[in-house]
Amino acid sequence: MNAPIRRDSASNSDSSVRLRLRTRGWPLYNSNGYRSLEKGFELDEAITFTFVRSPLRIECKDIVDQQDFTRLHCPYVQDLLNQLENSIFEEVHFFSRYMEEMKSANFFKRCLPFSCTVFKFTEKQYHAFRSMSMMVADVPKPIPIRKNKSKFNKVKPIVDFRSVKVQGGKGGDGCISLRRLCKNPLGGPDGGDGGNGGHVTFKATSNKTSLEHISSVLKAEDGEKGINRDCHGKNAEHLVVEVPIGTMFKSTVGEILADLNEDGAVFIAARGGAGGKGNHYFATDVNQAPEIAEYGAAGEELSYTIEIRTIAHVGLIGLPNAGKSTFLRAISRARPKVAPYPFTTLQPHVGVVKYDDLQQVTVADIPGLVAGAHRNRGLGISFLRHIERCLCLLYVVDTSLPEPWQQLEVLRYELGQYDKNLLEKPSGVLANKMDLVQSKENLNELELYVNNINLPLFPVSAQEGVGILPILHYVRKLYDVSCMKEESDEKGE
Ligand SMILES: Nc1nc2c(ncn2[C@@H]2O[C@H](COP(=O)(O)OP(=O)(O)OP(=O)(O)O)[C@@H](O)[C@H]2O)c(=O)[nH]1
Ligand SMILES: [Mg+2]
Repeated sequence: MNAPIRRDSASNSDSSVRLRLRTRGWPLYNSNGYRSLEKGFELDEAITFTFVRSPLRIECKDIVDQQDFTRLHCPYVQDLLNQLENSIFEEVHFFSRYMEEMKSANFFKRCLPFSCTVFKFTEKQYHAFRSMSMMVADVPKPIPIRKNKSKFNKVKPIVDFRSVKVQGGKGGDGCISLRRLCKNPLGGPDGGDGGNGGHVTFKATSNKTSLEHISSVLKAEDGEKGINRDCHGKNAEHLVVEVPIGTMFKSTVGEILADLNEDGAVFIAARGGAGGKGNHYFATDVNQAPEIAEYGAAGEELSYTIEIRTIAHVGLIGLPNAGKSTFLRAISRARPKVAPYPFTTLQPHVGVVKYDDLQQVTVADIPGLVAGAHRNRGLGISFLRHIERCLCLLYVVDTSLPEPWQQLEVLRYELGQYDKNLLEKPSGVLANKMDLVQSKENLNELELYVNNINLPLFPVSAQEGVGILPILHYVRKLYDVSCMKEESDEKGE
């Protein structure tokens, strides 16, 4: 038997994991080492292999017969996560000869935000594992935020709803003019036509993300008047207002009139009036010098409500004070206000999480909901409307409060009462404030409830920035799933 890998006297820290990671091309996680993972777990020759697995699954039974293993399901190990900071994974497999001791050391009670399978293996199998390495697929990793947050005092919430009045430009008036030249005193009518008024148009563009730049009254320019010598007035330029892709225009009665769902799509919201004809237009055989001309027509005047269909890919929902804003600050450069009183956030804030495949996922901090929100308690309806416009949802629960599952129950009840489809959106649960002592006691009962409703649970401390990486990985998964769903919906149409 080969000598087991021994603890390095220099690296006697509890959380040491030897992990060789080849980053170019397909990363190869070849981790063979040992570690003592929890204080008190100090066994000689303790050999623990840690295999990190990314979404491309390679069944372990390909390597060693699975029947030989003892399987345990444990929810969380924070220490390991800290060590593997820059890796993204779905499952961690621990291979140890000393499973019983690890169990008794309470090691598996530590939180891991993904399912974790533990295998016990024999002395003989140990050799097979020693030389084993696992091929895993490259998964997009979130790029850590390096740039400091802006020092600019004003924090901008996202504006996703606007009521606007739009008015097309008035057409220019036609001109009444009779040509009089010294050698031709009855030169006939030469009044030019007025120019057309401009339209008010909205154009979808990827450069915009909110409606904050849209004022409540939008008026296009008027056409110029016609003048003598048959000079026509100039047509006014159209007013083009850029809006984010996915902007919907509704009439005052709530009917959807337009949905700009692709880059460059245009909606003419109010047409400009046509220019009036000058008097030359009215000359006839019997009336060679008409002294009449047209006024320019007035432009259309209409009112719309404008809404963004999707304000963010992921929405953070929770009761007031659950820590939604703190979490958004932890994962992005957004700076929503954080304070220990309810309803600190009254308008949604959006942060951007960037991944190393250049994909950006937006996360919205939605104002807190309270029981009765679907009956507009605590401005609930307007907050629920924001939730409608997120592709997937993350429920944020304050785990330090007694019976934290009740928070989840209230949130899901309110969502269901407002719109049943909201409950169908891909979701996850964040058990926040895990740094507090009470939270550790409450986590188990929350976990039971969350398992019953088939949602993944992520223990996290938004304030300390612990447990963030697995959530960002999950957020990316939710994003990919919802994009695929959208694509298939479009094809179905
Ligand atoms: N100990 C601890 N405190 C936290 C954590 N996350 C948030 N808090 C605190 O909880 C309080 C509320 O946090 P916010 O982020 O403002 O909560 P919110 O959900 O945005 O609240 P509203 O905007 O009012 O809906 C603040 O005092 C935070 O410091 C955490 O992980 N641990
Ligand atoms: Mg807030």
